[in-house]
Amino acid sequence: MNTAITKNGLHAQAIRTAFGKTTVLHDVSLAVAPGETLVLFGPSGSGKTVLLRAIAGLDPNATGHVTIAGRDVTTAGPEGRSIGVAFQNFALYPHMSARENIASPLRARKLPEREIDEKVSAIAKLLKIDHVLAQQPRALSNGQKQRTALARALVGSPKILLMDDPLRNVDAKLRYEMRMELPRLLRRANAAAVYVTQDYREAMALGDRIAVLIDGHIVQLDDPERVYAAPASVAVARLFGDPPLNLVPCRPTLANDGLHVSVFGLDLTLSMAGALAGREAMLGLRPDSIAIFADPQPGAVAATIAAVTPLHGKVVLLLRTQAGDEILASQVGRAPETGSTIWFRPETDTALLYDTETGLLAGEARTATEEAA
Ligand SMILES: Nc1ncnc2c1ncn2[C@@H]1O[C@H](COP(=O)(O)OP(=O)(O)OP(=O)(O)O)[C@@H](O)[C@H]1O
Repeated sequence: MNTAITKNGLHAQAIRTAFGKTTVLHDVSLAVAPGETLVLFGPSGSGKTVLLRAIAGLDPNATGHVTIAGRDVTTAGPEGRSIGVAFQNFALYPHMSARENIASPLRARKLPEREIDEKVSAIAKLLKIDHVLAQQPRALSNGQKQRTALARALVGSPKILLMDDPLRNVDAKLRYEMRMELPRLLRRANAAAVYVTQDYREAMALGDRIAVLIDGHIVQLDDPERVYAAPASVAVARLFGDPPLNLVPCRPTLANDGLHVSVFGLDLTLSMAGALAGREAMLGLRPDSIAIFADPQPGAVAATIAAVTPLHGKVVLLLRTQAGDEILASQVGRAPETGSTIWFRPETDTALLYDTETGLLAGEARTATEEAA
């Protein structure tokens, strides 16, 4: 265990929550260092909010241990935990002005009036809401509400910051702006931050590390690039990436030059260990590693373009082979026409291999850089 985390950060250990007979969190543990943002990523209903509530001390049902800055707060109430929280529905006090909303955690600590004023003004200026401080929440735009909620979470310089999908209810432009501004704000706050989102791009933009929560289990805990390049299971692969990873059923065989798979009528050599030889497997191919050609090429398969969708400056093509197999490919540039014939070739230098029985990642291609290292 990283000693900086144990001494100064957040340490949640074996958190378990059940509602009636249904266990929602299964002994989840995580540790976050001061100044670090851990993104908690997972599908709807996977237990993200339940975990934040347990850490915040808001859930009497939860068992396990929570340590904050070296202090065991397991039996402390929410107010005794030095935690700032911001939720997706803003949760502002409707009868108070934005200024009073932001000031509320400082008032609870009975700080002198002048200090409260100074701190509220400073954080409001930073979040560009100093001109709306006199207004009540109903007179604020969603973006201003969201900044007010963030200001309230940050104003008391909490050691721990919990943010439950705070950008879910704001428009695309503001979400984009905040995605760029938040890392600076979070670094400045120097809190151990847990940030919940269902959006993998947001997770990649904000997380120093990402914990993927599925059905109440953390199934992967890695830095963002690693989660993207090598999702730990088929379930993670399906959630992480847009368009998602292609998963092609295959049965690898081992030869002298490596592992071979036969897919789309092609014999592909994979530069990876032979753990899955002879077993049912799924070959993971990123859509951007499918090369597309307008004319027949050696080692390429003919396919019809079944559908075309523009996405983030790229075009995503759904390709269908004569045998009826489908694969997604993405490319930059002009989209070929739906119904036309093209040729595609899977590039295997970033290929992944999953065990069909367990759904777990069992092999990844050794890239040129790794081989050189
Ligand atoms: N008070 C409660 N009583 C009973 N079940 C609950 C309660 N709170 C949450 N649950 C259940 O726990 C599971 C996890 O809920 P949670 O709100 O943590 O999901 P989530 O991952 O935050 O989802 P979302 O991304 O949609 O907010 C869900 O199945 C939910 O129905």
